[in-house]
Amino acid sequence: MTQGREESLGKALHESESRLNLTEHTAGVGTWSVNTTSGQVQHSDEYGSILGLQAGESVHDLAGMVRRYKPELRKVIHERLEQCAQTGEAFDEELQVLVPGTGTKWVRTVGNAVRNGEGQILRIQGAVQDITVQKQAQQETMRLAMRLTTTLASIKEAFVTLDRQCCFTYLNQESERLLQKTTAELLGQEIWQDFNTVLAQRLRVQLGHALKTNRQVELEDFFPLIGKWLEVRAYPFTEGLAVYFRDVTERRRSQEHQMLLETSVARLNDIVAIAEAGSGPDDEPRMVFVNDAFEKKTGYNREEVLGKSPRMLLELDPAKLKLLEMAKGLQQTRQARTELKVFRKTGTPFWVELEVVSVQASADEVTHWVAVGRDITHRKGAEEMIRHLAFYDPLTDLPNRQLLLDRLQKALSQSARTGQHGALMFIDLDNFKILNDTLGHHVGDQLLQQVAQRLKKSVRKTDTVARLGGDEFVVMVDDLSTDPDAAASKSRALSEKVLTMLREPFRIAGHQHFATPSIGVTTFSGNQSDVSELLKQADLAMYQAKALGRNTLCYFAPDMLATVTANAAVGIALREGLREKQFVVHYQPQVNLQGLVTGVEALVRWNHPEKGLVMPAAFIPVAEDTGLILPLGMWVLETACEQLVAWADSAETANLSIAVNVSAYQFRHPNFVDMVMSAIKRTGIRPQGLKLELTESLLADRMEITIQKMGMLKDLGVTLALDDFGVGYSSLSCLKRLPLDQLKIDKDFVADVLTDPNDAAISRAIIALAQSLNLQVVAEGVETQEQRDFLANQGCDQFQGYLFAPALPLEALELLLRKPLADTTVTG
Ligand SMILES: Nc1nc2c(ncn2[C@@H]2O[C@H](COP(=O)(O)O[C@H]3[C@@H](O)[C@H](n4cnc5c(=O)[nH]c(N)nc54)O[C@@H]3COP(=O)(O)O)[C@@H](O)[C@H]2O)c(=O)[nH]1
Repeated sequence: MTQGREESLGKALHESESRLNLTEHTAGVGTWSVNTTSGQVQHSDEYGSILGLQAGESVHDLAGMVRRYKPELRKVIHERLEQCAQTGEAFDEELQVLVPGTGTKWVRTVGNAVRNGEGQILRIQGAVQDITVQKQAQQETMRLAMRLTTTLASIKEAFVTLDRQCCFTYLNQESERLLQKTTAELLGQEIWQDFNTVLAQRLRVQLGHALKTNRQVELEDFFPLIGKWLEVRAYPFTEGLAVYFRDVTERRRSQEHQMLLETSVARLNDIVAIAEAGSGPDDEPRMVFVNDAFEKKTGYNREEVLGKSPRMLLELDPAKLKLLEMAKGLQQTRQARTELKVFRKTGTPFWVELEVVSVQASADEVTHWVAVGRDITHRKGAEEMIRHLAFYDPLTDLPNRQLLLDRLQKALSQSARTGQHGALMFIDLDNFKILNDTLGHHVGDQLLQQVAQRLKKSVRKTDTVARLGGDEFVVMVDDLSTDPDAAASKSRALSEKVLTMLREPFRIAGHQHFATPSIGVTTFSGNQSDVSELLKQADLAMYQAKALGRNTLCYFAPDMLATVTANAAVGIALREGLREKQFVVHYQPQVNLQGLVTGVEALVRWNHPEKGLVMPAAFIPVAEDTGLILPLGMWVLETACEQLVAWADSAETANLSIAVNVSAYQFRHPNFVDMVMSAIKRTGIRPQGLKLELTESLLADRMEITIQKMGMLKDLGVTLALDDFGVGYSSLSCLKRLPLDQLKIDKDFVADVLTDPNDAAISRAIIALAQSLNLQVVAEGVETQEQRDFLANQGCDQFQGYLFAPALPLEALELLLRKPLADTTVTG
């Protein structure tokens, strides 16, 4: 070979080596070879560079080559090199080498054998490649993968990944459990594959939307296949979606349950309020829930009460006590019930029956109070009304007998302590029965109400005015004085005030009414008498006032009992007397100026089986009080009519009249006119022969009705006389409006007509009045000739009295009628 050729070959080789070095450097791959015979190693520059050899340094033998690897890996590389050198087995290992100054490097070491034509191994050769960067990346990937795997495994929630077609690409264990399928079964399947059309469509739309907009979506739905409510949250990423599933079945159920409960509670008519225990200011409970009924009944809306103490609805002190009682009950039983007055927003109260249950976190920690209240205002009202009815008179709203006795008992006990005297007034209205029966109960009721008002006005607020029933009232006054005389004079003054006040006319339905009272008074101090005894005393005194002519007051005296007991006995005996027909009529003649008998007055007597003949004064008041005057009066009227019939056949008696007394009670009876008419019709008498003597007290009130009724009687043809004229209420002006025929001068005037100038003047005036009104005048109680003459001189034309004859039994009268009377004509 020429020098030139040699130089040229050397240059070419150098260039070829340079290119190889450049290629190796660019590829990051260094090459090596080991002569299997000599064990000598040759390597490229890049090999040295990869292994961190210093400039000019190189690896010479296999051992030197092996030493470059980390000590724990040297055995591996040595075996691989040996194996390759002996058997020609190629190798490819990724191992770490030690690099001076920089630590370690990952290198991939590959090697294979180079054989000659006979197949003998001449050398082994290979390459190293610096894979530190890839290895680090691979390790980082591995680390991340490991971390991801651990994270996913530790996620309690079900987690899956989906590709962009929404097919499963990953499922964690929890998702396998939740979806009840294995990863193998689901991988590559569309997520909605197993779900029904509606749910599948919903998922398709929602997940598609997430992928399209690259925004997360959340939905909650029922997955029928697994029978659960799942919350689905899908987060888009490049390859698809990361999807979390959460089983919310329990939450949904409790929500539904709660919703059901809330709806039911809200629709309850009962008030429901829940308060958090001790969470408000001052450790007070704080309302955290109220239902619709609460809002409706209290007038507060939720915003106004939530967070506030339930105390805002309660009245202060009494409710506080009740709540304390409840709290005590709650401590023992966890449940308590009470009745409370609750206040609406408007301030008006209503009653609730409240049941409170405590909710406890532990044995001694109450967290909430649940209160259910039922509106019992109606019930309470009814109870109150019943209580009121039990103690108050419904017509006048005054305390009734029971409450009076109760208060009287207290007054007696108090009087025993304080030494103060008190008084009890028993008030009965005179002739109330008549007014009630004749004018109707509505008028009677109004009168009683007005009487109640007047009585209340006449005493202090602390005194008691009670109504015992009917027309009976009781006034109880206490604390009059500790001195008995002063107390007696105060009670008298008060009783007289009441008497005067009740005597004033009452105005009812545009008419004036008189309702005079009879008042019985008794005084008390300490516990000397019991309550019913005191009431009896006042009652007896009242009866005595009635017996004294009514319209007066009377103080209790121990001997009264006998009188009243006697009256009660009279009432019973009267009834029996009527049944047994024990009554008779006596007739007292009435004579004219000529001394001729023109008529008689029928006067009833009681032919008592034991007492003999009893005079009317002893039983007529009792008959009026008991209403027995009606049958008795009718019997007298019918007897008189029958007598007129009997006399009608005889010329001596045919023109006689019979005067019958009509008490106010009888006259005011609604059927009185009918009763008179039927008596006339039944007996067929000449009506003019029947003279009805009406009492002046009839003119005290309801004049119009009285006049109308008298007109009806006049229309029947009967004669009307006004009895006892001058003692009562007649106003002279109204007299001319009455359809009267006769006036009777009361015997009290006649008795003193000669001795008392007043009585004489009154008698004269009555006679003059009668003449001016064209009425006849009858003077009753004429006992002496002088009286008769005086009266005759004044113009009186009829007389009645002992001077002529007393009231006589029929037989005696008829005897008298047959012989001429003594000369009674006026003399001189
Ligand atoms: N509603 C009814 N009342 C009746 C009836 N019968 C009687 N009475 C009422 O009883 C009153 C008393 O009656 P009586 O005891 O019979 O007394 C009468 C005469 O006896 C008495 N009288 C007659 N003359 C004299 C006399 O000269 N002096 C004197 N002191 N008394 C005399 O007067 C009574 C008659 O009075 P009057 O009725 O006012 O005319 C009696 O007043 C009736 O109110 C009855 O059936 N129904």
